Amino acid sequence: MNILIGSKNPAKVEAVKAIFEEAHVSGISVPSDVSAQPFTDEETKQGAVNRARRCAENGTQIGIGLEGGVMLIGDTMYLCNWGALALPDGRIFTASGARIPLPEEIKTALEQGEELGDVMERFAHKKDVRSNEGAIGIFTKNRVSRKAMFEHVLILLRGQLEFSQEK
Ligand SMILES: O=P(O)(O)OP(=O)(O)OP(=O)(O)OC[C@H]1O[C@@H](n2cnc3c(O)ncnc32)[C@H](O)[C@@H]1O
Ligand SMILES: [Mg+2]
Repeated sequence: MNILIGSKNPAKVEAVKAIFEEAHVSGISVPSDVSAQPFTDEETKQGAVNRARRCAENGTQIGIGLEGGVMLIGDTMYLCNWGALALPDGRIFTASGARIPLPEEIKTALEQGEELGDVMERFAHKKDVRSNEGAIGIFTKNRVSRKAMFEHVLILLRGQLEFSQEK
């Protein structure tokens, strides 16, 4: 089985390798065609779908897109993450990840136009949080890493694919 994942971020590529352990997995940079910092569920999901479709058009058996964003429930800003699995015949499966609220100061920085990845580096005094534990890792004391959160999204995608193949 060949899989293309539309990112070179190790937190994403390693999650795909963990859930599709028997597959040959490669990461390629593809545009998400949404903003660098998505602000709604719709936009975050669309970014995942766009990345997955781009990959599926590249001569692979399975294309995967994983996208991170934020969304508001009332005044509270939540982390949100979406995954999409696209097949070359056009079929698509989607799933979202766990969400937790973000501190007010992170929300303010994002509303001023900063990207979460950059804000987290400053907040945690660490480089490249986005490729490692992620915001979800920082705010859960590493009980859930960004890779583990994406692994759960990928299990949801793989399960739906397998269910569809049974029918
Ligand atoms: O190379 P790509 O695949 O684009 O990986 P990325 O880290 O930029 O991830 P996304 O584009 O999916 O995320 C959109 C934005 O949200 C940031 N982001 C999302 N989740 C994050 C997390 O858990 N920790 C840190 N930054 C995160 C990310 O840095 C971007 O600014
Ligand atoms: Mg990005």
